[in-house]
Amino acid sequence: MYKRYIPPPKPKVSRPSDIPVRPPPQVYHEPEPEPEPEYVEPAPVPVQTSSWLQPYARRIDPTIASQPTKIVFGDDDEPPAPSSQSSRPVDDAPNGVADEEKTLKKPKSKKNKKNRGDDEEAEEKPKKRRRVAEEEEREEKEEAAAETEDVTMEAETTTHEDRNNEEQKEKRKPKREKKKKPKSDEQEEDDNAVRSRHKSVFEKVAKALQAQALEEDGDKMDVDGAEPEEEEEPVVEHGLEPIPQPAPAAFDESKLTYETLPQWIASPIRVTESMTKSFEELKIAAEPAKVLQSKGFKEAFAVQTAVLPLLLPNPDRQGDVVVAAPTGSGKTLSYVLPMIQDISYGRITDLRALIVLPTRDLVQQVQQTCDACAAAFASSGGKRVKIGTAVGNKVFKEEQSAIVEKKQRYGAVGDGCSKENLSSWAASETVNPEDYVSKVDVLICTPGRLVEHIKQTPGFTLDYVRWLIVDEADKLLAQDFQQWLNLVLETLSTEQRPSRRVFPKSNKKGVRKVILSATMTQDISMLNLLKLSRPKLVVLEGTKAGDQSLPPLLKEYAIKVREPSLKPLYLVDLLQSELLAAAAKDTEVTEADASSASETSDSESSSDSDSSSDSESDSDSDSDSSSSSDSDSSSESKADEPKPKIKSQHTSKQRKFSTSALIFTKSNEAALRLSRLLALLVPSLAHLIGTLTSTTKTIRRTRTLRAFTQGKLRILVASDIASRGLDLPNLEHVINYDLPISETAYVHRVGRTARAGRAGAAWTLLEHSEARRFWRDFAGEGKGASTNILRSTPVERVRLGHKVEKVFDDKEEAKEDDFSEERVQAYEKALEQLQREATFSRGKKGKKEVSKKRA
Ligand SMILES: Nc1ncnc2c1ncn2[C@@H]1O[C@H](COP(=O)(O)OP(=O)(O)OP(=O)(O)O)[C@@H](O)[C@H]1O
Repeated sequence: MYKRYIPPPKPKVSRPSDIPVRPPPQVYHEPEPEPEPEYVEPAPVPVQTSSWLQPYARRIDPTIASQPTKIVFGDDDEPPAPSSQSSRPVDDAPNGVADEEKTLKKPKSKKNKKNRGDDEEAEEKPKKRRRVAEEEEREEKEEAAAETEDVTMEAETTTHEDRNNEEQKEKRKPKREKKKKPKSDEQEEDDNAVRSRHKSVFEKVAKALQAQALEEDGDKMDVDGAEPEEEEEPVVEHGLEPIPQPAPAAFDESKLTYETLPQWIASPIRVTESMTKSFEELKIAAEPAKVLQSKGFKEAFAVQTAVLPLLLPNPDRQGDVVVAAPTGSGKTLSYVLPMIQDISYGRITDLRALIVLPTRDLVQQVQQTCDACAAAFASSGGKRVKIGTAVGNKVFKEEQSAIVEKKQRYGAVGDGCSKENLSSWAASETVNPEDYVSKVDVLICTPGRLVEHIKQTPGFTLDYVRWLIVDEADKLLAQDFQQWLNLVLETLSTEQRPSRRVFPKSNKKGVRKVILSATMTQDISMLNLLKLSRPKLVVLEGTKAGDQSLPPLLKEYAIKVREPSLKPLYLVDLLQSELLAAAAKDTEVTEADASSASETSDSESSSDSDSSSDSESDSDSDSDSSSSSDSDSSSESKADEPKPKIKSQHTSKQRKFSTSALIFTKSNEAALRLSRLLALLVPSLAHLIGTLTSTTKTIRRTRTLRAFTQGKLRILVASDIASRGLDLPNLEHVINYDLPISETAYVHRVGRTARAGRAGAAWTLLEHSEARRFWRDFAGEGKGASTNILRSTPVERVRLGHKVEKVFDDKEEAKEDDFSEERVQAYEKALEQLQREATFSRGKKGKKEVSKKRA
């Protein structure tokens, strides 16, 4: 234990310590036999009166003061030096006492003068007297000036001043008296008077010092000049514990507020999951609502409940709508329903709505929803809204004629009416848009194809368009195919005939824009590109701008892959695991279904009518165009290549694989290879496996998706082409065989399951090098975790064995995988087979090209 010295609190610095107190003048008394004069016990003097005051204190020491003194005026007879310290008040006096010094020194010079003799003085002329008088006057003035120097000087100062004045007077008095009369009894009386005055001065000084001592609270000075006694300081005992430190400044963890965002983003309309209403309540006519119910849309989902009132005719001033809601929450119906209702009020067919989507598959999917709604409103006496698509899976001219036709003209002369049809418009040199009519009210398209029609299709006009829907908007805005947005907005901004865009039952003029995504961008500059008018943002309750919510009933699992070279075996184990099966509905697939599905997936003819101009806009970042030819050929080869015999393990109608899974890979090639490898590794599953890549021909993709929806296929191996928007209602599992490239991609991939209020599971196979990124960026766990993904339950770690088990720590997870030697050998054989097929395919393709060139 150490005793730590803690200094006493610093005494308050008071004026008297700064401002010198004039010591009493040097007065020497005649030795007197009388009893010693009374004196007042001086009060203890504070330390701050310090060194220059000490001599003064000594002077008021009764032992000194009472000593008989003698006033001697003469050079020879020097008065006894009071002490060596007696001169210190002058020498050591702090600044500002110069005047006082003069005052103190002056008596000495006067004394010298006096030593010259009274006779000499008497002979001096009256002039000299005047000079003396003037000098005295000047001295008095100086003293007065010194007095005014500090008006705040307290009583003791005043006391000193008084005393000095008196002393000065006294000094002068005897001088004058001496001049007038010689020393006598009177002088003694005077001396007594002086003594008594001194006594009173002492008293005053003592009182002043006492007052000062009280003021300075305990600091005492010995009247003998000894060091003041220090009070014993309190000793605080400390151990070796660290000296208390000030608390560190709190780190500002407050997140950026969105004050800088526009009001419509900062204060969105919030939707809760439970916020559902019947369609009638939302002012959808009873008849179409009934039809919708019959098609499975019993009531409006939460997002529809929020969005429909904003888009249906409304007495308020209506603006554009931006929707950021999770995957599978029903965004499509939220815009299709009001749009179709609005258009069904009209009679003439004009292009009234454009729906822009990133992929062909989505175009077809949205078309189905539009058709359902169109039928519903037609049934209630409205116009049958005509739906068209433009995706590039048809020959461009065919697509043109499906969208636009030339008006029928009836000639006044001749053989009745002469009908010009669209086949002739291409030939005409000058095109008058008024000569053409739209064959569709709604065009659902990919952006690339839309641009082609705007630029190349005569009579294709956006003059009547009142609805512009941009679904999967973040993707479409990020990848501005052929500057589609600029072109479309420019074309739409033509206000030559604004009456064409009048909404029959709405107070909204111009084009209404509806922008949707599950991962809506918060990039204001992107959103500004859309030139929105009085927009409103709809988001899920509890989320804020930038959040990406997962479906509430989605469960997520992560599986560690300790041996990446055997990763396909992990996938096989997962597909055959009990947990996967348990999560699935116990559906049966008949032998007949299986064989027809097998046909669909493997032996589609290559005579699909994909045109060379098939310019699909989806540009998966993962699609590997350089390798796609290989992949394609590998895929195509399946029809021709003698297939290795797949041992069928299913002997009855019961299939082993009773669930459904969508497996995502990082590229088209990876998807094709994995699909084939799975078939080789687990021949019993081969007929249930389909493949979906951006290089797969459109018709084949459509068939594959249909087969999957019908349950004929149970496993889809896909690139990210299938990650956005695809609605596969019976999909129970999503498997990330390869880690997605971004948070957003993860949200869209896993969002293919657990849709429309159903349950679903997402599995991610994690190689060692990927684990950190996954946990940090996607799962939001561990060091530096940062994710915008909002989920209802955290991601679970699981281990693959005969059954999938939950693991709670890494040690448990690190148990050896028991891939038997036999399995590993089978896997190697499958890889060899795959290699042979790829070589064969490349050879075949090469021959084809050569024969093409020759031809
Ligand atoms: N009111 C409803 N009642 C029943 N089912 C509905 C309703 N609305 C939508 N659905 C169904 O919910 C599923 C998901 O809808 P939709 O495809 O519109 O979701 P989404 O929000 O667009 O998803 P994503 O962001 O993935 O594109 C579809 O199968 C759709 O038929």
